[in-house]
Amino acid sequence: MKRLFSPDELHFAQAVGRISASNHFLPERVELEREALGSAFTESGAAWNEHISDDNALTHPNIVALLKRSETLAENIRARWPKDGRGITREEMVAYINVASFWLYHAYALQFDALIQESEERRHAAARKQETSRAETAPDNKLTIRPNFYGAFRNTLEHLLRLPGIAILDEEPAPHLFAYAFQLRRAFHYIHRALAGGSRPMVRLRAQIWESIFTRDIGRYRRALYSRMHDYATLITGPSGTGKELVARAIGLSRYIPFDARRGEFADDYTGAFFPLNLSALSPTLIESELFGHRRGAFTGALADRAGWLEICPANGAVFLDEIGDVDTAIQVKLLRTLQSRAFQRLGDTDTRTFQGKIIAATHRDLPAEIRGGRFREDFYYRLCSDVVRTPSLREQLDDAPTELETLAAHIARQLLGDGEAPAFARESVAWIRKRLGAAYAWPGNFRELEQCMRNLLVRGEYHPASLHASGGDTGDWNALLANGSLTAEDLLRRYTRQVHAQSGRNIEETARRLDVDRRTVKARL
Ligand SMILES: Nc1ncnc2c1ncn2[C@@H]1O[C@H](COP(=O)(O)OP(=O)(O)OP(=O)(O)O)[C@@H](O)[C@H]1O
Repeated sequence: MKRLFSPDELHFAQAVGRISASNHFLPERVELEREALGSAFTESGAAWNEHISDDNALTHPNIVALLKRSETLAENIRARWPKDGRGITREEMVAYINVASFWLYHAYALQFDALIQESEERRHAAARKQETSRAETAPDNKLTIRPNFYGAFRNTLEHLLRLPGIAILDEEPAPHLFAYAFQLRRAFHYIHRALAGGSRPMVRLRAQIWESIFTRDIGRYRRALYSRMHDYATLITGPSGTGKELVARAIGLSRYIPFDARRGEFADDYTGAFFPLNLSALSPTLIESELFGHRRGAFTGALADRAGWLEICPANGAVFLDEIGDVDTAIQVKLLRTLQSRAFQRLGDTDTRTFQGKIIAATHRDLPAEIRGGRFREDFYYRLCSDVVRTPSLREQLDDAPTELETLAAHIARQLLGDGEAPAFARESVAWIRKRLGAAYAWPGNFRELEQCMRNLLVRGEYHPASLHASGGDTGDWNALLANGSLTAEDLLRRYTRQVHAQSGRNIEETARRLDVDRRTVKARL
């Protein structure tokens, strides 16, 4: 019998399948594109940077070429498809499904992008309006789509995949594939847009984020794991100012959200389903109240019943516990229980409630060392660390690729000044940094410090780092720093607090006592 695919076509379709199954943020992805396109592949730039440095990856020549070939091939195979569906091998069937879904996904990508944009705009508008306190129950937070969007998607899907012998639409119905396509698009958007930098450590970070969302095996994820990922807490570690919150957002905003075809809406507007809480900025009672909620009268100031984030967060949402390494062990115990049984109570209440979402936690602390020092519970750590993502320091990035300074400065300059003025200011800033701080400067405050440095340069034309030595940390020569008058009063207080903290066995209470301030002030200065 005549085969459905020519050898060349089969090779192309299988390579496209490998592209879809790959981690899109790893260099291998580009190698797979090369394999699929052969001589039609366009070389441009560093392999691992190609897609992520492109403002709109959909117009990249390799993607355009892949899409054109996929569309033509899918239509040709469809035309050749036997009426009774007999005689097609499993290999051919899988190859056809791969090439057809690759084309389908990209054909609707721009409409999904528009939906992301709309949702973002709605969130900003709502945030402006609602600067006040939050609602007591989850707000009606659905994401409705334009009526003909899903219909058109489903029709194309049916046209391509409802063929004799193919059962994928029975196993994975159209609303699920629609929800999955939207999730893919969001993951691209938030991983690609939010995080600047193309050094190998940053490439690894993006690939790790992708894996946190879709796991190592995206096919298995799409078939089975998509509805179970809330059981996997994610722990983000890395030095201060390295974008841990951006990573948490990318993971939290890229969760799978079921689509209800009858109502034409997603179960949640994902932008309203991410709940960040900075644990180092709040007292233990406030942390508990924010997380678990409280009953009226549970503590002074609890004037009315209130739901906490764990209660409000929907199944497809995420609660982000920033600075988890700073939280009291009593709260660690409560959180551990919530993670294990998903049950918790509001403060002062006996009713048991259920947490349905995902926990993402972050810390700049070395948690194993905190465990050894008795400040962090081991059982809690093991519950948190099923998925660990590490953000690289700015120094690590610059050591890998010194020209990253230009890339990151350009990113910050665009944020500070818009496109027009940005290139010139980025060049000025890089020149100033190289001359005055030196290429080996440690950047102890990481990306945040680079941002700060450029803001200072923009306003004052100069920047005085808090630590004027290349090694970072607090080992600098106090006398020299004091003598040349380069520390601000705030720098001085912070450095002194850190010194006393180190001398007090890193005990916050003891530091507060010696400095005669309260523990929150100590935490803030640390
Ligand atoms: N790779 C990056 N690309 C773009 N912006 C970044 C990047 N890394 C950090 N930033 C920016 O740096 C600042 C600090 O980032 P963020 O608050 O996420 O850091 P963090 O690691 O959570 O710090 P901390 O441990 O102090 O909470 C933010 O303004 C963030 O937007």
